[in-house]
Amino acid sequence: MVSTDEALKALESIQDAGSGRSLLDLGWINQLRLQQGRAVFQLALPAFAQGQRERIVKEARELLEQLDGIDSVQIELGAAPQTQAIGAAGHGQLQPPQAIPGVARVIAVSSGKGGVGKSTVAVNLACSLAQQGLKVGLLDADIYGPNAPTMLGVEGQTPAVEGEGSSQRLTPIASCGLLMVSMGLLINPDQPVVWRGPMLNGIIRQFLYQVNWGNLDLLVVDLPPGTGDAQLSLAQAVPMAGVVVVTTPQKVALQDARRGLAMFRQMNIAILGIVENMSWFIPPDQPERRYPIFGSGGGNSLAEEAQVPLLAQIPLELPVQQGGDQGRPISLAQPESAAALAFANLARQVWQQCASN
Ligand SMILES: Nc1ncnc2c1ncn2[C@@H]1O[C@H](COP(=O)(O)OP(=O)(O)OP(=O)(O)O)[C@@H](O)[C@H]1O
Repeated sequence: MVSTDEALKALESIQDAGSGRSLLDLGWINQLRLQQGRAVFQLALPAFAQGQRERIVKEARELLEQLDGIDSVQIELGAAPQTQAIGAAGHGQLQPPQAIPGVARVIAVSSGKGGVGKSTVAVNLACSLAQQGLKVGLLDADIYGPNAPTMLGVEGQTPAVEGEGSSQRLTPIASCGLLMVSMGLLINPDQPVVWRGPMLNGIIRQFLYQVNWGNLDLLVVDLPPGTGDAQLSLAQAVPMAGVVVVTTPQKVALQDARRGLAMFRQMNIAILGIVENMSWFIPPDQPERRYPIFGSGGGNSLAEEAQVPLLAQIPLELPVQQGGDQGRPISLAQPESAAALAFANLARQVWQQCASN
């Protein structure tokens, strides 16, 4: 018959997917005891790790049931009261949107389609707002392509966790004049993308409320592309000052953007306006030339049709992409470039609208 110490040792290999640390070291597995062929322990996951519960339970069962004398495993839930309240709403029971203490306004950046430059817009918008003197946070909730850590040069950094057990809170990472938290800093990059959707729905609220954002004028949320559960979860969780919809001038992108606009309208979320990205190509050696390689006029006609402002047309410029890849957004790296000036103008309009609401 195995001893309690041996059973604990068996559980040592279960790790938090984000930090790679053992759950025993993190104090998430507690009070293991053996009772007549049954192993019982308490699993107390912090809010941001709730999405890992299923995998952890499975691993723990498999590890313990292999041991001599253990026929069954009973797992007691050690969830935080706050986590339970928030989690309950995450599973379909609506509760009224709840402001984030210290965060004055939340806006989202959304796109109907992937690859149109939504994250580039979210990151540069956030940087420009910060450059204009505002306290800004960026929540990268794009679980399918969490690019903000790369774009802000903080790839590989893990947000510190403060507090114990149920009151654990993430400390956002400071970079480029703003505070940021990204799914990309917490998920295992090797994890199959199909597992991430269900994870996101359960934890988006925790990302909003269980991060030490401090006092922010504005929290910018980079949503996953499309019209899925993430948008719904966010809209139901927090009162939103509005959403910026990013598109390219291409017909296919515009069609998807139209669907996104309709969804936000249905959810009664204010549409701050449309950003047309990659409006024209500016060759590096001919900064005065404009080549509308994805067509032209699309953003404008969509804005007219939806009766919302066309907030910006961002040129396709090599330095935008280079800034993203090198962790120094163009708004900071080349503030006088055409794209950076367009982002700065976008930031002014967004703030004007938010501040007047
Ligand atoms: N205006 C631009 N000029 C040059 N490159 C750009 C521009 N906008 C975006 N890019 C580049 O296009 C690529 C896709 O951009 P980004 O990751 O922002 O798109 P996305 O819509 O967030 O994609 P996904 O939703 O799939 O994550 C990146 O390499 C980015 O650097």
